[in-house]
Amino acid sequence: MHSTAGKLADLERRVDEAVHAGSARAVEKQHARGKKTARERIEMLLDEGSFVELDELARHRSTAFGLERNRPYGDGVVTGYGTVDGRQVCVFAQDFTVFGGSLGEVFGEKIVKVMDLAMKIGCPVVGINDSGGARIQEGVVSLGLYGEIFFRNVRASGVIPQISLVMGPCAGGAVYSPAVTDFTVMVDQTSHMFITGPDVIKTVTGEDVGMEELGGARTHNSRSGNAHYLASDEEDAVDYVKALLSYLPSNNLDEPVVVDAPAELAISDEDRELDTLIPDSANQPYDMHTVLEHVLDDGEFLEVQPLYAQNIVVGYGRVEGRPVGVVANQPMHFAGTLDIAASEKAARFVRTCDAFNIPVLTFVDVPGFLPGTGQEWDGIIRRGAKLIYAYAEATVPKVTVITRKAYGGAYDVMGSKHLGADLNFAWPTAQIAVMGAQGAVNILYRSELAGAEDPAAVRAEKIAEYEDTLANPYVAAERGYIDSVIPPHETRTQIVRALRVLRTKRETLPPKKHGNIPL
Ligand SMILES: CCCC(=O)SCCNC(=O)CCNC(=O)[C@H](O)C(C)(C)COP(=O)(O)OP(=O)(O)OC[C@H]1O[C@@H](n2cnc3c(N)ncnc32)[C@H](O)[C@@H]1OP(=O)(O)O
Repeated sequence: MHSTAGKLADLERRVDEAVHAGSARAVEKQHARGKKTARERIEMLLDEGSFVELDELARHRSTAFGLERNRPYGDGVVTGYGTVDGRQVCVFAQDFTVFGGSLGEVFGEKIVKVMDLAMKIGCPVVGINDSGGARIQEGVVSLGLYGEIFFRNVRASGVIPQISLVMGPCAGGAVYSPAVTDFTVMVDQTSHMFITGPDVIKTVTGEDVGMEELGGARTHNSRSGNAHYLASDEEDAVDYVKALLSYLPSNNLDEPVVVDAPAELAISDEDRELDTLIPDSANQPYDMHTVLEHVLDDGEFLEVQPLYAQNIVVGYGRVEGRPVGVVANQPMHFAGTLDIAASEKAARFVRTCDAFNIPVLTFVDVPGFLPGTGQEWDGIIRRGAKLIYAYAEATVPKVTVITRKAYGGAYDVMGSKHLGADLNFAWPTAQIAVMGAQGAVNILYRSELAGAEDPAAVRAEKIAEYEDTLANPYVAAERGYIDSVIPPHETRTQIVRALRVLRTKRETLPPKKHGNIPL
C-alpha cells in the first residue's frame, strides 16, 4: 500500500469492485429477465471505447438501517460521457443489481453532476432508468435529489436534447423525470412506469390490473402517450435512440448534422407515382406514409409515437441530407380527424422541432375535429389549442402541403399561412373550405331539399356546384393563402426548393418571460 506499485494495485482493486458492484446473483437475475446491466447498456449505446466514467468510486454516507455495512462503489448508478456516431453525449444508467437501482443521496448527486456537465458543454443527455425509485433507507434526502433532477430536466428542456430509456421499473414520482424529457423509449415486457402500482390501486379503487396492463411499454406507447417508441428488446431501444440523436443537434444553439446528399431536381418516375395516389372518392382513405416516402431522402422516416393517436403521423426524415420534422394527418385512422390525443402529440412534436432548429413539414388531409361529448368534456377546446399555439410560436422554417381535405378550424390549425407557415402548397385535389360538400349542402339548402320533387337530383346538383365553387384549392390560391397549386409529382422538388430558400430564415418572437400555452 505504501509503494507506488501497491497504490496502483489498490486502485485497480477498487475499480474492479466498482465494476462488479452488483452481486453475481443479482446480475444473473437481471440477465434471466432479458435485461442487461447498466454497464452493458452503456457499452451498447456509446461508440466502442469512448466511455469515460465519472464518480466511479463515489459511495453513500448513509448509516440508517445497517446501510453502513454495505457501501458499494458507484452507489448503483453509472455516469459519464462518451460519443454516439462520433458526437458527444452524457449518460447515466441506473444499476438495478445494486440496491434495486434505488436513488439515494450520492446516486442522485452523480446524476445531477452529469446533467450539469451536459448543460455546460451543450450535449444531449441519455438517461437509462431501471430503478425501485427513492431509496427507502435514505428517506427525504432521496426525494430531495429527485427534485434536483426534475429541476434540471426542466431547465435543460429546449436547451439540450434529453432522452429517457426506460429499461425496467420506474415507479412513483420517479416517472416525472422521463415525463419531462423530450423522448421516452420503453422495452416490451421489461419496462414499467406507474405512479402507484397494482397493489395500491387495488386497495384504493378496488380495480384489478396487472403490472403490464397498468404501465407496460405497450400501454404507454398506445394508450397513455407517455412513451414515444415500443422497442422489441434492449438492442432495438438503443438503436432507436441512436437514430433519434442523428436527427437532433447537440443543443439549441447548434444546427442538426447535415449529410451531403444534394437532391436531384429532375422529376422521376417515383415522383409521378404520387399523381395517382388520391382516390376519386373523398371518403376513400390512402396511406399518408406513401407521400412521406416519396418526399424524404431514400424514403427514410423515423416515426415518433407510431402506436399513439394514429390519426396523425409525426417523425423525422431528411431532405437533401438535412433533418426535417414531419407532421401529417393520416386518412387511414379516424379519416385523419384531429382529436385531443392527435393535437397534443403533434403540438409537442412541433415544439420539439422548434426548440432544436428542425424545419417542420406538414401534410394536410383533415376533415375537421373529431365530434363527440367525450372530446368536448375532456377538453378538446383547450387541448386542441395547443397545436395552434405550437405552430404559431414556432419560428423554424414551416412548409405545408395540402393533399386533400382542409376543412374548418382544422385548416387553420394544420400549419396554415395564417399561423405563420412560410410556404404553402396544395395539390389540385385539395378542398380548402369550411366543410365538405355533403354537410354544406345539408345546411345551406335544407328547406329547398325538403320541398324538392326529386331531392337526390337537387342534392347532386348543389354538391357539384359547391365543389366547383368552394371545395378546391383555387379560392385560397387567389388570396395567396396557398403560394402555389402543384401537381403531386412536383411535391418533392418544390419542398427541396422551399427548404433551400428558407435556410436563412430568421424570425424572433416578441420579448416576454414566456407564453401561456393552454396546458
Ligand atoms: C420522487 C420519487 C419518489 C419515489 O420514487 S416513490 C417510489 C418508491 N419505490 C417504490 O415504491 C418501489 C419499491 N420497489 C418495488 O416495488 C420492487 O422492488 C420493484 C421495483 C417492483 C422490483 O421488484 P423485484 O424485481 O421483485 O425486485 P426486488 O423487490 O427483489 O428488489 C431488488 C432489490 O432492490 C431493493 N429495492 C427495491 N426498491 C428499493 C427502494 N425503493 N429502496 C431501497 N431498496 C430497494 C430490494 O430491497 C431488493 O434488495 P435485495 O436484493 O433483497 O437486497
